[in-house]
Amino acid sequence: MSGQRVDVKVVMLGKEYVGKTSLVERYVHDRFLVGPYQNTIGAAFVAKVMSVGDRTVTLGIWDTAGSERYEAMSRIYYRGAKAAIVCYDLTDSSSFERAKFWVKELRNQEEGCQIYLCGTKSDLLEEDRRRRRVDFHDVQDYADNIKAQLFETSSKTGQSVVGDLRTDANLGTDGYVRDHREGLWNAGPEHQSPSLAVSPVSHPSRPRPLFTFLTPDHRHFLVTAL
Ligand SMILES: Nc1nc2c(ncn2[C@@H]2O[C@H](COP(=O)(O)OP(=O)(O)OP(=O)(O)O)[C@@H](O)[C@H]2O)c(=O)[nH]1
Repeated sequence: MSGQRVDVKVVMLGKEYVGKTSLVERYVHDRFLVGPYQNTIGAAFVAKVMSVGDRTVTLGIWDTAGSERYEAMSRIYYRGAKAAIVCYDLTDSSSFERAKFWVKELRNQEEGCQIYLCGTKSDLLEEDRRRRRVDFHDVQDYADNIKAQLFETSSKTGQSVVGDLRTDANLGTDGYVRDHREGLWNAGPEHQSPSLAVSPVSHPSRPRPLFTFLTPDHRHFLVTAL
């Protein structure tokens, strides 16, 4: 197994305009592009190569188009995905209904895919709380029900408010979380495949969202900015 290359496929799903592309931009380039909104056509792919212990991991992120016009196409992109980040806009209740649609799809079609729910544009709520259209507790209940983790993020500010997740994990110099605590990552039976799982989290010393990886031996959690 030593030196084996592992590929992790992650798919971004959600209604158009919820901010999937912006989230990927933030993860990959740590930037927020201003300018006129440009809808994704079909899907965009971003690959990131990184080292996890003695392995080279290629993380492939498929950023799908949210428009219902491309719905059939999006199904092609989630096939075989290890993780799906299902996004909804915190200021748009219909986008949460659409997120539920994708969750249902994934649960029916991709049982092995770990689902992450991501509420986007939290900065708009910082400006005005009344703009919230999707109740945090409702989504948390839903997330618990489907065994998904929930995040509220802003690609604009880079802030990732991650609910009850512990953000004080002890980060080793090699990037592994030594002091893993219950709640930061719950390695339940759904993670027992030899592949990696992926999750965006935040860390106090690094305000932007990070990804954590469950290593193939299930003993370490790699935290990395993509
Ligand atoms: N204020 C704010 N605006 C955001 C944020 N994320 C995205 N936006 C804006 O929301 C609009 C849509 O963002 P995109 O990232 O293109 O959305 P998308 O989900 O990829 O859209 P499709 O490609 O059509 O599926 C753009 O005008 C972004 O600038 C955020 O965190 N805060």
